[in-house]
Amino acid sequence: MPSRVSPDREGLDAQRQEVAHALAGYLQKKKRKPTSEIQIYADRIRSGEHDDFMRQISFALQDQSHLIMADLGGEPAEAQSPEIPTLLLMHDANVQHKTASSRRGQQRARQDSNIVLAALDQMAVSQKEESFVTIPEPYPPCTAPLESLEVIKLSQLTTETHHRGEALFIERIGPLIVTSILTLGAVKDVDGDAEAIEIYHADPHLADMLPASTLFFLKEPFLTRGASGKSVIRVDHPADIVGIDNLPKSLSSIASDQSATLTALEWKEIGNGYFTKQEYFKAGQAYQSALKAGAEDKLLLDVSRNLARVELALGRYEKARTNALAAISNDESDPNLKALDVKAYFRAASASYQLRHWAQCEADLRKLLALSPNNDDGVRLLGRVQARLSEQKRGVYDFPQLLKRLSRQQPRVDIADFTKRTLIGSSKGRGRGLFAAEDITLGELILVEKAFVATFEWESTTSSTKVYDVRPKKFDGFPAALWQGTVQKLQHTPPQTVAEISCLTGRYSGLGSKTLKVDGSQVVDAFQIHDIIAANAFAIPSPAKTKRTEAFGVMKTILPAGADPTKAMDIPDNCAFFSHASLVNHSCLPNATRMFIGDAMVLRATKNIAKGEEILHAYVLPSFGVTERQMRTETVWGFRCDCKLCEAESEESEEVRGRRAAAEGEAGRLANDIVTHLADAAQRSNIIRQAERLYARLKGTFDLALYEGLPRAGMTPIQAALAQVYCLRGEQSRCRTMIVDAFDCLGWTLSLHKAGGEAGDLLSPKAGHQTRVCEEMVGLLATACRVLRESKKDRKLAEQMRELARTIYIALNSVENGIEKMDAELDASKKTASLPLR
Ligand SMILES: C[S@@+](CC[C@H](N)C(=O)[O-])C[C@H]1O[C@@H](n2cnc3c(N)ncnc32)[C@H](O)[C@@H]1O
Repeated sequence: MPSRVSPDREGLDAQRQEVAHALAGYLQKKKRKPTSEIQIYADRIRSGEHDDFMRQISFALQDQSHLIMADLGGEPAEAQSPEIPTLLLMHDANVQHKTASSRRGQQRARQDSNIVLAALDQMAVSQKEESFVTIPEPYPPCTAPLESLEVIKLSQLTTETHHRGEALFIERIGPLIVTSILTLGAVKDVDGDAEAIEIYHADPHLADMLPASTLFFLKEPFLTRGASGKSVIRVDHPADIVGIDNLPKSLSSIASDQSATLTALEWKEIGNGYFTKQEYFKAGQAYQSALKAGAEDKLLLDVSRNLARVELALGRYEKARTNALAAISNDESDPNLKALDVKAYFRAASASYQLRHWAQCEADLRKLLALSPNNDDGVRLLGRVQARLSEQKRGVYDFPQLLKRLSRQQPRVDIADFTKRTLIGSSKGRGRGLFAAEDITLGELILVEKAFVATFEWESTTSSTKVYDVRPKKFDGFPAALWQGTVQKLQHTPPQTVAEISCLTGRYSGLGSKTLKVDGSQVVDAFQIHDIIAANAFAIPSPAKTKRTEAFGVMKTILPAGADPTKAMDIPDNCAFFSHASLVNHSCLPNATRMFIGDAMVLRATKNIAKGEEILHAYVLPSFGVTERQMRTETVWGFRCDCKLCEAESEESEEVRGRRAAAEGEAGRLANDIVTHLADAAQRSNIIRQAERLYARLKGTFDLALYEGLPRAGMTPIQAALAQVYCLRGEQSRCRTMIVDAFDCLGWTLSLHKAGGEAGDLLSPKAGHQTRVCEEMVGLLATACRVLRESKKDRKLAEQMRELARTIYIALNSVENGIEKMDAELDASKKTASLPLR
C-alpha cells in the first residue's frame, strides 16, 4: 500500500477501496459495530459516491491507514485513528447543509421570546461540544444605506434566504454568549416574535453597543440553520448591524430618547465617570452624546480631547487623531489652553504612531515641542519615532535586541517596515508579485514587515477553529482568531490600508479593493477576508522558538498557513498576515528566505538579485518530492509550480523517484549517525565505505543532463558528513573535492583554489537556474575553513570561507547570535572539533 496518496483520477478507485477497507478495519479493531451512518458512509466511499471529498478522506487517513492496515494483517497497531471522528463530523455537516438547502424559501414559524431564550443555552452547549463553525456560501455585506431599505418583521423572513433590500428593526433580549468566533443571542420585534441570532466577528464591545433591550437595525438579514442545527439569523459582516446611535438624520427621530434631556456638560461628566472606571466604550458613547447635545467652545475642546483619549484606549486610532486635532485651540495667549493643546498634540501623535504614519507622528510632535520644548512624553515619543523613520529609510534594525525583548507577554515588536527595496509588479502567470527595486546582494535584507494582525495561541482559545466550508465541502482547521482579528481591525483602519489588503489574492473576491463607508461604518466583507487569509497567512513560531536561533543552528522555516491537506487539523496556532510580504510568489528555486522575529517577517536574499528580478520564496520546501509539492500548492493556493526543478523532476519515472527517495532516506540516516559520532566514524573505514557507496548510489539516480544547473538537495547531508570525516582524517584533497561537489549539487560553484577579492567572489550561482542557500552550506564552509587552515598558503582563503559562512548564517537567521559558537569551535583544537551540521 502506498504511503502517499496520489491525487490523480486513476488511483482513485484503488484508494476508495483502501479507505473503505481502512475504515472497516478501524471499526473492527475497536470491536465496534458500525453504526448505520458509518456503514452508509463506508458504502458510499466503496461505491464511488463522495468523490468530492474522497481526497480529503484519504489525506486524513493516510497517516494512520498503514497502522490500521498493519492491524488487519495481524500486526499490533499502536495508534488509533483520531481522524475518524473528524470524518464523521464532516459527514454530518454535509448532510445538515444539504437538508438546510432543501428548505430554502420556507416560511418561518413564529416563536415566543421564552422559547428562544430557553433554547439559547442549549445552543451554546451544543456549539461548544461540536466546536466548529460553518462557512456558508459567501454573500456580500449590505452596501445600501439604511434609508433605502424596506423595514420588515421577523415573520416575513424565509429560511435560507438573504433578504436583499430589506432590514429588520429588532430589540436585543436575554444574554449574549460568546463561543469561539461567534456570539449567540436572541432578538424580538415589535410583534413579540423572537428568534436566535448568531453574530460572527462581533465587535469586542458588542455588549456595550447593544445592551439588552436596545433596538437596532439589521440590514439584509439571512435566516439559516445555525451551528446548533436550529434556525437562527446569521450575521457575518459587522457593518450589517446599525445601532440607533449611528442612525442617518432621516431616521434620527427613532433615537429621540433621553439624550435630548441631558446637557452637554452633564454628558461630559457621565463620560468622565465611565473613563475613571476604565469603561472606555461607554465613556466614548457619553462624549459622543455631549457633542450631539451641542458642546461648544471650551467644552467642545474638552470633550474632543477626552474622546481622543478614549478612542486611543479602544484602538480606534483614526478617530482618535481626528478628535485630538479638533481639540486644539491654537490660543497661545492662554497658558491653560496652551497646556491642553500640548496634551491634544500628544494624543494626535500617539494615534499617528499606532497608525504607523511615522512622518505624520513626527510632525505632530514638532508642533507639541514648539509649544513645550521640554515635554518629557513628547521628547520620548520623538526618540521612538525617529528610530522608526531610520528603520524605514535605512533598514537598520537591532535584531538581537528585538529577540531579547520577546516573551509570551510581549510577542510583538515595535519596529517600522522596510519595504523600499521592492516594488509591486505583474508576474506572468502568477498575478502580482514583488520585484527588486535595486540590486540586492546575497544575505542582504529584502524587506522587513510587521504583521497587520498576528495572533498567538496563548492569547485566544480560538486561535484555530475547526471550520466546515460548504464550498469545497471541506472540514478543516482555520486560524479563526486571525480572521476575526483582521475583520475587526479593518473596521477602524484608514481606507487606503483597507484597499491594500482587499487587493490580496483570495478565491472569492467579494467587494474587491472597493472601500465603502455606509451608515457610519467601514464595510468589510468577512468572506473575502476569510479567503485572503486562507491564501496569505503565515505560520509564525512562538517567541520561545524564535529565540532558539541564539543557539548555533538555523531556525526552521515554517510553511505558510492554510490547512496542510495531508493532515486535516494540522494548522499552526501562531499566525500572522502581512500586506506587502504576502505578494511574494512561490518558486521551488527561490532567491529569498524568511524568518520571523515576534510578529515581524524578515526576508533576505539567498543569492544576488538583480534590479527588476522577481523576489520568490518557497511556500513548500524543495526537499519534498515534486508530487507532494504540487499537491500542496494546488490544494492550498490553487496553482501548479512550473519552475525548472518541477519540470525536471516531472520528467523522471516513478521508478527513478522511488529509488532516489529510498537512497535519500538511507543516506540521511547514516549521515546523521556519522555527525553524531564523528570522531568514532572517522576511525571506521567500513562506515566510510558504506557512506561512499550510498553517496554514489544516490548520485547515480540523477540524469546529469536533465539536472544541468539544478540543485540536487537530497545529496547534501551525506556529502557534508563525508566532508567532515575526510577533514578529521586529514584527507584534505578528498575533503575539498566533496565540499566543491556538495555546492555544485546545491547549484553553486565554490572556488576552493585561490582567494578572491571579497569572500562573496568565491561563490557564484551556476549558470541557468536560480539556486538557494541552505543551512548545510554554513557547516560545509566551516569544514572548508578548517581544512584550509591546515595549509599555510591557504590561510587567507580559510578566513574567507569563514566570512562566507557568516554571511550565509545571517542570511538564514537574520541575527549573528550563535555564530560565535562556530568561531569558537574553529579556533579550538583543529583535530577534535566537530561541527553540528544537522
Ligand atoms: C500569497 S499570494 C502571492 C501574491 C499573488 N500573486 C497576488 O497577486 O496577490 C499566493 C497566490 O499567488 C499565486 N502564485 C504564487 N506563486 C505562484 C506560482 N509559482 N505560479 C502560479 N501562481 C502563483 C497563486 O494564485 C497563489 O494563490
